[in-house]
Amino acid sequence: MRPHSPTPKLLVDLAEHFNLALHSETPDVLLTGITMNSRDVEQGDLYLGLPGARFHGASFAKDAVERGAVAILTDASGAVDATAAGVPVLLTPTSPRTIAGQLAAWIYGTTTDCPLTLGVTGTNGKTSTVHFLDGLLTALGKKTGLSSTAQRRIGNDVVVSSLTTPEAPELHGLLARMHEVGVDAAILEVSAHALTRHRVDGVVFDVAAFTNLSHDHLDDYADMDEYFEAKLSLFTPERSRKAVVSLDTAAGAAVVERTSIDVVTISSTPGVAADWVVTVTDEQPDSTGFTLASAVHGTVSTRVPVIGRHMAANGGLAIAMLVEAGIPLDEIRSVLDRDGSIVATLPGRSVRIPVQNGPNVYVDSGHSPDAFAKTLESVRHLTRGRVIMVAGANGDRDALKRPEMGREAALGSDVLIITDHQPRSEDPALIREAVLAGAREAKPDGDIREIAAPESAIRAAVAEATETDTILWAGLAEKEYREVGGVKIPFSVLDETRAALTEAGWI
Ligand SMILES: CC(=O)N[C@H]1[C@@H](OP(=O)(O)OP(=O)(O)OC[C@H]2O[C@@H](n3ccc(=O)[nH]c3=O)[C@H](O)[C@@H]2O)O[C@H](CO)[C@@H](O)[C@@H]1O[C@H](C)C(=O)N[C@@H](C)C(=O)N[C@H](CCC(=O)O)C(=O)O
Ligand SMILES: Nc1ncnc2c1ncn2[C@@H]1O[C@H](COP(=O)(O)OP(=O)(O)OP(=O)(O)O)[C@@H](O)[C@H]1O
Repeated sequence: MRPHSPTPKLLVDLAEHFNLALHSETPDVLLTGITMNSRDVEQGDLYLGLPGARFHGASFAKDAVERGAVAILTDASGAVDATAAGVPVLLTPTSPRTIAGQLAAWIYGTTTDCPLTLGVTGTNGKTSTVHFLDGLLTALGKKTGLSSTAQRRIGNDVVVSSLTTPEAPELHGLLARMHEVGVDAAILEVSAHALTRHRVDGVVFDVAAFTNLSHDHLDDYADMDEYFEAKLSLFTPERSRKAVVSLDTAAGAAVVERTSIDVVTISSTPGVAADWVVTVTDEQPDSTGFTLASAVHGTVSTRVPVIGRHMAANGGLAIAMLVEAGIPLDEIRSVLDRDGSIVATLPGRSVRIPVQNGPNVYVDSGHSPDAFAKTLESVRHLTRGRVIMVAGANGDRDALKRPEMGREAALGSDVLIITDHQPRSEDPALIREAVLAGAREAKPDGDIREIAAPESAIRAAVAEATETDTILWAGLAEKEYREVGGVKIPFSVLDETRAALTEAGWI
């Protein structure tokens, strides 16, 4: 997803603009694209060879040239490999990653030619909020482009995402393509990793939003303060013009205190005052009603097509962002009144599996302690009988959150089954042990079970359930595989749960 008719740029101009040393005997080389992944090179690209944890990208320079790269930019440690590739070489004294965003913006022209750009960061709620934004803008008749954990999409063109936020060259290519096809608004999910690793450099968001901050990613950040600082960097004048900040977690107030850009606040927490206030009006098994009120802009009453106060908070945030972007609330209200709800499909977020005369069944992608707590709270509000939860944790990611996930899962459910998700390179038994330890410590007398095979775990939950119970599967919800010992095993929670319900006669 990059421009089909890019305006070629002269390599010498790029070298001069960025004050880079150019080693070339053919200064009239033209650039039409940029990438830092040799596998994505297209004819006319500048290939960035940068040092990573596993490789130095310059070691793929020859491969990149064979695929069409016309110049290489690298650092001193990549110079030999880059020179050997036989095309002009640009050298930078720092890691090419730190200038990749600016280079990509210059090559693709996205500094000036860019749609309205909306960005969402926070521990949880990013994907949901960007999909709500997409639904709202589409209902308003706007053409959208989207980049989320689940997908990159321009109009009807969709590709599955690997990273939540793409690397800067890919991101600017995406924005340039959006501009080329007349997209009105680009809606981007911004991970903390993206901010730390310069992936959104060169993008200035018209409106950026902060959802919340809770325990996650402490494998990448030393502590919560460092993780917060990463998120905070979105709310600087270089990155964003305006912000909508949720006060639902304490970090929101800290963002407001520290940011120097224009900011308005939003809250869905009863008793917490804010510029925008979300109040839940009713909770149904497949939707949540809420009002969103602002002293300046007025009030709107609508629904999100999914369960929970946290999802109403995401829906309210999406509406507030659009108003702050300049779309009158009256215009938004009229499409919401027409449709009766924000119309959006959230991939793997609290997906309800329809069951006739049986338990409520949800499959949710939550994989952090707060996501567990919030989803369990909503499920509890809708359940007359027991809450039966099937949960697990992933390997090669923040190990510290596992006992906390176990704790929240145990406290919020009546029957808890701990199973395997994606152990990746880790021993799955040790992951289960950590989650179980937190669960059993929080609820020593709780009904807490360990069933390693996820296929068996979901069947045990279904066997346990009666008509008045709710089954909640948390984690992996949008995946089509589980990564075990470096191998991707086909696995779909949705399919497996439907199969278990069918076998039990519920479907
Ligand atoms: C920790 C991290 O973010 N690492 C990312 C980083 O890896 P790295 O710098 O170590 O790079 P490397 O793999 O050593 O490769 C070095 C260079 O060689 C290039 N290369 C490598 C192989 C090859 O055949 N050809 C080639 O050109 C690579 O593109 C790269 O430019 O750059 C790579 C290239 O873009 C990414 O694939 C890799 O993401 C890894 C897979 C990852 O898991 N990242 C996660 C932690 C992440 O970013 N997650 C966030 C948040 C998710 C959430 O919301 O929870 C996200 O935004 O996705
Ligand atoms: N506002 C919120 N507060 C707390 N938890 C939330 C909120 N919104 C969603 N969640 C929970 O987090 C899970 C992930 O939601 P979503 O995908 O929208 O967040 P995300 O920030 O994109 O997370 P990730 O990129 O890690 O998947 C949901 O399935 C739900 O369990």
